Amino acid sequence: MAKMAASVVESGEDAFRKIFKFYKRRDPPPDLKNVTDFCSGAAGEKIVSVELNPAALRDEDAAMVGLKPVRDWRAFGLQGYPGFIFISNPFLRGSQAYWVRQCLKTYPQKPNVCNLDMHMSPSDTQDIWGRSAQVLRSPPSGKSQAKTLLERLRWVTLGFHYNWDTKTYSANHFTPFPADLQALSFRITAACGFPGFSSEAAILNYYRSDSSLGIHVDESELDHSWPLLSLSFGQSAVFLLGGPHKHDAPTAMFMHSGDVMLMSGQSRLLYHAVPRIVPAPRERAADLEDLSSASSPQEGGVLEPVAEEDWAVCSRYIQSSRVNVTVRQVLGPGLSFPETPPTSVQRSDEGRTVGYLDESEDGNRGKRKRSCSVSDSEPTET
Ligand SMILES: O=C(O)CCC(=O)C(=O)O
Ligand SMILES: [Fe+2]
Repeated sequence: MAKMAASVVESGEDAFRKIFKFYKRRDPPPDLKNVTDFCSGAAGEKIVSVELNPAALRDEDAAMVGLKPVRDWRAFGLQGYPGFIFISNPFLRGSQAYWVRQCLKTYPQKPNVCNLDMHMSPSDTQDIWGRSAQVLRSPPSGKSQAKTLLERLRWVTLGFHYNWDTKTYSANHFTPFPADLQALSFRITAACGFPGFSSEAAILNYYRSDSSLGIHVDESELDHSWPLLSLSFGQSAVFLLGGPHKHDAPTAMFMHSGDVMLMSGQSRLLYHAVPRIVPAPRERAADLEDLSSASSPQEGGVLEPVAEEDWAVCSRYIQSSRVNVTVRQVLGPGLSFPETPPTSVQRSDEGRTVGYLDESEDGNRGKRKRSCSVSDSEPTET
């Protein structure tokens, strides 16, 4: 990677874009040997271990949201990225299923907002799960079928709903943030040294095996002193973490199911992207599928058992998909949104065609510049 980055810089090209395209390439597929794997330690020259304070989160409180005791978490940093914290799957075996079910069945429900709302009527997007479950439960017929709504889902927003066109949040587009996800986020961030985190907005990204997310920085939140929390479920991703400038060469790393990442401090405003979804390693897939070892719901806990018929749908979906949740605190103490919100612009598509990139930068030439959402594969220059 370092060698490639150096040669790119020498040739005067944009290092991040070049590496993004390298990992996004379909034919031939890229060599992944330089992708840092926190789980196995592969390509781990920059990995450093991070000590978390086990007293920051009681074991019972961790278990209530499906997390192991903090002393059992494996937390890492990366040389050159102060404030970046990676926790290799801190979830109790069997408990990711609950969060996957929430991401697929519960969070896409109204009043939350999703990409399908941009061109479908509210009555048509009212019951995404119900209208998809039957099809996804039945074995593949072999014939090509129309995609279910769940398979067409690309993003959902929670809390203060991110406006992709104006790139802002506003006071008047808010719906209550899910209490269970707030509890999970509060506890993880507290364990990482950020007590008092308030989950005010989230973006859920739904990736199919050929989806990607363009190069961007998350700066729309008004207070950047709070971390950006990222949770991943399902198939794995190659995640690129760049620098404070758009063209800085990124470090490539895998994010597997259950992995948690915090971008805080000097890493809060770094450019990043997801060029590629890759199959989950066998042991991670097994962990995710192992509903039988789900711990019984705790007294006062937020986890509920996942019904087998629900899991049949989730399991089928997640076998070829990845869901990522980023949770954000938008406002800081004493902060409020500007008096006059920017005029809202209606989205007119599913957000399929663009990344956070300028049109000249992601191979989507001829497409309008839009703010970022997950996009499905289109021919890219190699
Ligand atoms: O999918 C990911 O890992 C990254 C998501 C992300 O960067 C975002 O939603 O802003
Ligand atoms: Fe992001």
